[in-house]
Amino acid sequence: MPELPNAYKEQMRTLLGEADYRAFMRAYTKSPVRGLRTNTLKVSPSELKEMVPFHLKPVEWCPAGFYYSSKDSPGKHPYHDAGLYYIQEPSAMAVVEQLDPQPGERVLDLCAAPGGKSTQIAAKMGGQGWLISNEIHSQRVNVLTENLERCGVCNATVLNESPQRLASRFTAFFDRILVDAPCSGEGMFRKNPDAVNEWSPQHVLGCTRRQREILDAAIPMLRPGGRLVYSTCTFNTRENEEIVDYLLHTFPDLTLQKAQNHRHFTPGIARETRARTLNEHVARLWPHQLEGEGHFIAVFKKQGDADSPAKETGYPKAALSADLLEKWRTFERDTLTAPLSEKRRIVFGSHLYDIPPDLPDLRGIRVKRPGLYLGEFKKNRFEPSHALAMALTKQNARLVTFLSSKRIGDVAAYLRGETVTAKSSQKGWTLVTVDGFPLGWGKQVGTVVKNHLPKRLRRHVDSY
Ligand SMILES: C[S@@+](CC[C@H](N)C(=O)[O-])C[C@H]1O[C@@H](n2cnc3c(N)ncnc32)[C@H](O)[C@@H]1O
Repeated sequence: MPELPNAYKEQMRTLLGEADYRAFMRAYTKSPVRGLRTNTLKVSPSELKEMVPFHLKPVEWCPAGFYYSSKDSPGKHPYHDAGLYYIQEPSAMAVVEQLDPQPGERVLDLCAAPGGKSTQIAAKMGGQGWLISNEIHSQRVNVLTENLERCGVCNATVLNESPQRLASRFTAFFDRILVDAPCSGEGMFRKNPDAVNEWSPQHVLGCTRRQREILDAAIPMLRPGGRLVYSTCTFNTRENEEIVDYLLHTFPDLTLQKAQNHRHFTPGIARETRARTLNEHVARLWPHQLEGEGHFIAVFKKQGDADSPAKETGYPKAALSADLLEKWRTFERDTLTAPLSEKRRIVFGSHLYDIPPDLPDLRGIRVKRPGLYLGEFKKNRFEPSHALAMALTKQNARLVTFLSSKRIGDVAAYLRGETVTAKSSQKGWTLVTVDGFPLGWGKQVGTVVKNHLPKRLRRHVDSY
């Protein structure tokens, strides 16, 4: 790790006091802990624990979370390609537990890439309701999309917008909003040493300005009675307690809620005496006090109680021509055991999507995915997407190619993009699975399964 800046060390010494500061600095001599979170859209935590060859230990504040050992390589295992878990820093898992999203709600994740928290929100929503995952950076939004698709999320819209433009479209619209803000990253120095080089007092000030701008846009999008969680991965009081204070003064209809399960965490450290309640309500996660990196979480409720606004129907209803509908139906009949549940199916160019029933008009907004990407119409046929494969289960497909994680050769061949061999002779799209969990599509002729794993996802596997 690079040398910590003196100004940073001084700041931490003042903040913590001498004894605590020494314990805090000792944490930098230890390796960061590692975590993965079960994707409960696909498997339960106890099932996952039985299945994987890793050394797992539960994360106290997240029922789906586990620590794994430095000897394990979960990123290399095909269960990662199959979206059975998301590799996530254990402290970061606490944030969505506080947001507590429910099936059927409208949830906005405003700063979402690479998708750790969005995939956690989606798992808690269980495919019901509507998640908007937004990421302002055009490169990072691609990683976000890939992660949502790998995890089989079927009820998310992915946007690539500024918070301000979203605010101009969605007023008092969301039941829950997460602002996992860009920050100075002090809490991640141990895990992400690059953040050390970026750090300076000026950078911290720049972050606070941006955090206020993001929150100014976020609050009007929350419905009365709705919940907003603000989180950072920094220790800096300017980006944490002072931002909470700013919000409470600027938006009188916001009240601060006590973080749930507070016993696992530590209170805030604002200095003013009037900040006592604030300190008792927010949660700090310190690397010298728990097994995880640094985080800060504040939970707000907007006063009042109103349902989110009536459903809008921004998109035209009959968006599929008879010809395209027939191609889709043919695919569905030939490939799936039963038609997919009737959502709203719309076409953008030659691409077919399932969109939430109340998706408002998003014209003028940069949309990366309006909903679940089903696939593309080609000349005389419909070609299913990887996202669709990942959102299905083995029960949904007429043809399934079963690969076993115990036979690394077969799985490695599929992940490298090679053909694999099926047990019996068939013809058509086949869902290629590892231990019954989808990895992607194959197209079978006889016993030969041609590989349809997208090129960008192909990789070499020598061990796991
Ligand atoms: C802490 S990261 C989010 C991590 C993510 N929630 C997760 O769990 O994987 C903050 C994100 O905010 C984005 N961001 C940067 N500037 C922003 C702005 N002005 N408005 C909204 N988001 C911004 C960054 O690109 C970054 O992806």
